[in-house]
Amino acid sequence: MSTESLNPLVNAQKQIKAACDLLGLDPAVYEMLKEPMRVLEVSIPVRMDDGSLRVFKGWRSQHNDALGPTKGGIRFHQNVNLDEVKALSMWMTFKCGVLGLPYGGGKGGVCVDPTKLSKRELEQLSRGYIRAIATIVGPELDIPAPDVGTNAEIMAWMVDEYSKIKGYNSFGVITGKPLILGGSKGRTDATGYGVALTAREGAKRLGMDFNKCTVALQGFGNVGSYSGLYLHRLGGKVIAVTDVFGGIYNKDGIDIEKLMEHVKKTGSVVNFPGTTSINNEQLLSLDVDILALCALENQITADNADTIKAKMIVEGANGPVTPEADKILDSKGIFVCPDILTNAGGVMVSYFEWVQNLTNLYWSEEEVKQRQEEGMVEAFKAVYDLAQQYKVNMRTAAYMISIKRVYEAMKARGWV
Ligand SMILES: NC(=O)C1=CN([C@@H]2O[C@H](COP(=O)(O)OP(=O)(O)OC[C@H]3O[C@@H](n4cnc5c(N)ncnc54)[C@H](O)[C@@H]3O)[C@@H](O)[C@H]2O)C=CC1
Ligand SMILES: O=C(O)CCC(=O)C(=O)O
Repeated sequence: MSTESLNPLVNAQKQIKAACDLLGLDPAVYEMLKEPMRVLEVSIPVRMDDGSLRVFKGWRSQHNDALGPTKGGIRFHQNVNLDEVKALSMWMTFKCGVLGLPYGGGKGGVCVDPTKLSKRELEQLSRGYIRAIATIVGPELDIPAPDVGTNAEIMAWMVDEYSKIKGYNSFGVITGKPLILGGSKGRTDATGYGVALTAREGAKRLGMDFNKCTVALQGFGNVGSYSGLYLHRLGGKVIAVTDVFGGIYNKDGIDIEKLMEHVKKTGSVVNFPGTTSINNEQLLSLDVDILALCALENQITADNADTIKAKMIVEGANGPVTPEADKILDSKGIFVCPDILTNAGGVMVSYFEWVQNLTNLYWSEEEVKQRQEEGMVEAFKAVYDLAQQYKVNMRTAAYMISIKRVYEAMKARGWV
C-alpha cells in the first residue's frame, strides 16, 4: 500500500501549487488559493418519521469569488466531510476559470445517506439545509446546484424554501431546477454530454477513430448515465459499466438507453440482461480505448494506476485520479482529460440557466447544446495547445489557464 494522501484537500492543494510554480507566481497567490475564503458549518435538525429528532451536519464552502459569485453543487453522501467540501469548492473555482465563466467556486455538502431517508425526511433535510445557509447564498452571492445524491426535485424544495425566506420568487439562487421552476433545457444531461464531447476531442488529438473506440464506464448516476448515452451516440461502444452495487460487461456493447430504464426500475446496473458481471477493480483495468470515471474521488491511486490499460481517461467525476497516480499514468503515456475541463458542462449549462433566470428569456434545447459544444471545444483546444507548448499534462495546463485568470482578477482588485 502506498503512503499517498487520499485527502482531497491535500490533493487539490498539490495540483494548485504545481500550476502556481509553473506560472512563476508570487507565493502569496498560492497562499490565497490553498484554502477557501469562507466556510459555514451548520447543524440541521430533522424530525424523523418515527418521531425522533436527528441532527445532520452540513457545510457550504466558498473558495474564491474574484471572478464572480461562487457556484457549485450540493452533495448528500454519508462520507461528506469538511475537507472534501473545501476541495470540491476549490475545484469549482478552477473549473469555472478554465471555461471562462464569470464565477468563483463553491460547494456544499451534508453528511447523510439520502437513500436511507423517506421522501418526507429528505424534503425536511433539504429545506433545513438551505435555511441554514440562506444568509450566504443568493443569485449574486453563491449559487448552488445538484451534485452526488441530490437532483432537480431537491433543488425545487430548496428554491421554494429560499423564496419563502425572501418573500418573493428567486429562481436565480439555484440551478439544476425542474423546467417548470426556471430550469434550463439541457441541464440534466449537460455534464454527461460534456464528458462525451471531451472524449471526442481527445480521441481526435490521439488519432483514434471514435467509431471504433471501446469504453468502460464507472458510475451510472446523473453524470455516468448521460456520459454513456452520449459516448454511444457519438459513436463509441460502451462495453462495461459499474455502480456502487456491482457491474456488467458485454464485449459487443451495452444498450445504454435500455440500461437507463433498467436502473430506473431496479436501482442498479446489476443483472442487466445479456451481460456478465464485473467488479469495479476489473472495470478499471480493462483493455479499452476510453475509461470514463463518473463516480467519486480517489478511484485511481498510486496503488492501482499501474494496472490501467485504457489509452485515455475522461474524468466525469471530481478528483477521481490522485496526483501520485497522475505521475504513473503520465509515465505510461495515458492521456488524462482532467475533471475541471471534462465535467465542466454541468456548470456551463448552470450558467446558462442562471442567465435565463436573470433575463427571464428562455432558450431552446438546440441553442443550449450548441453553445455548450462551442464553449467546451474551445476550452479543450486552449488546454491542449498550452499542454503541447509547455510539455505538461492536460491537468496542469488546465490549472495554468484557470489560475492565471483568477490571479489576474485578484490582481485587478488589489488583493495580491
Ligand atoms: N451532477 C453534476 O452535474 C455534476 C457532477 N459531477 C461529479 O460527478 C460525479 C458523479 O456525480 P453524479 O452523477 O451527480 O452523482 P449521482 O449520485 O447521480 O451518481 C453517482 C454514481 O456513482 C456510483 N458510485 C458511487 N460509489 C461508487 C463506487 N465505489 N464504484 C462505482 N460506482 C460508484 C453510484 O452508484 C452512482 O451510480 C461526482 O464526482 C460529482 O461531483 C461533476 C460535475 C457536475
Ligand atoms: O452546476 C453547477 O453549478 C455545479 C455542478 C458541480 O457541482 C460540479 O461541477 O462539480
